[in-house]
Amino acid sequence: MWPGRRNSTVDTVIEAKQLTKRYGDIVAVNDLTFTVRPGQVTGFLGPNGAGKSTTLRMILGLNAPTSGSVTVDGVPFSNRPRGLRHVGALLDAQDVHGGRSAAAHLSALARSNRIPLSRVDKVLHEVGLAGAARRRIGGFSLGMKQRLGIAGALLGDPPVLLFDEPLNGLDPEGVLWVRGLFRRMASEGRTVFVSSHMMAEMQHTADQLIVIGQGELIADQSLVDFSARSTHLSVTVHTPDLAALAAVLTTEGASVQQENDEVGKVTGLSAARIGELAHRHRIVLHELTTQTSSLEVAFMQLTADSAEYLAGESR
Ligand SMILES: Nc1ncnc2c1ncn2[C@@H]1O[C@H](COP(=O)(O)OP(=O)(O)OP(=O)(O)O)[C@@H](O)[C@H]1O
Repeated sequence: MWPGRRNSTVDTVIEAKQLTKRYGDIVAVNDLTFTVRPGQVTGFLGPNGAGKSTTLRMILGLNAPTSGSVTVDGVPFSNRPRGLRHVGALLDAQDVHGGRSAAAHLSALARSNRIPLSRVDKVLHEVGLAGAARRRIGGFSLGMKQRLGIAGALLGDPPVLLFDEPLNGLDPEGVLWVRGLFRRMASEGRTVFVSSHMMAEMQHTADQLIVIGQGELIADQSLVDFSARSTHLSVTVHTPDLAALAAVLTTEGASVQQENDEVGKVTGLSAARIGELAHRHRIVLHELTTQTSSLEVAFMQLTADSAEYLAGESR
């Protein structure tokens, strides 16, 4: 393995502390404090204009913070010579020289970062572009450019990987491939940080979520905990004696919405508690199912107040 990085016992974390970026009157990122850890895929989620790209650019030292700081492994990234060995990033797949071939583009990156040229063929193969290595990038589809951008991020075999909306333009097979790649990179102990404005994309990709809205932190928790935060938790009950069960549950503080003669939707009590109460009152249950609203709904609820551009509004 080159360059033997995984022998290191140091955890490579990204650490933002009170990170703030203003553009004149616009506060793009406001007092963000978070840590991105190795060994898992961390989703960076927020509606359009939330400040994700600005944050990623500050991690990479491409934009200077107005105040606060962000470090990779304790050091501001701009202080690192030959940066691609430390952090691989895909910010904008379209931002490449169309006149070059894929191999020439990656070779130039390798030379400027003192990465062995043997890595070029390896990463082209890894992203499925070995057959297109000598073709001009100008003729590539968006999906192929995304793959090339990912190849560039992997080139230095870095412990930290950053991706800004990497699933854009990929077909379903490409999306599955990228998810598998992220999982593998995380399981090798790398720090994988992936931005998206779509919860549905992160639902099958991320272990941990950092959610922002209007530049501010809204949530920093595991995907499982984030989904449990959904306010729309309810329990469906199916019983031949719905009236009796509803009376018992209402006394305990729940509300029961009747769906038909035998089925009701209960909010305010857990399935376990409903089961205990039914047992105690000798009420037969045919079904007891916890319903969680989708993560997409949880995300929309949490970010509703902070969405800068709502559907139907023009930017
Ligand atoms: N160079 C700039 N000059 C002025 N304003 C900027 C600049 N870059 C970003 N902004 C503003 O900062 C805010 C955050 O933008 P940013 O691109 O970081 O959000 P984002 O979450 O990546 O959005 P998207 O999902 O649409 O890419 C927006 O209001 C944007 O208009």
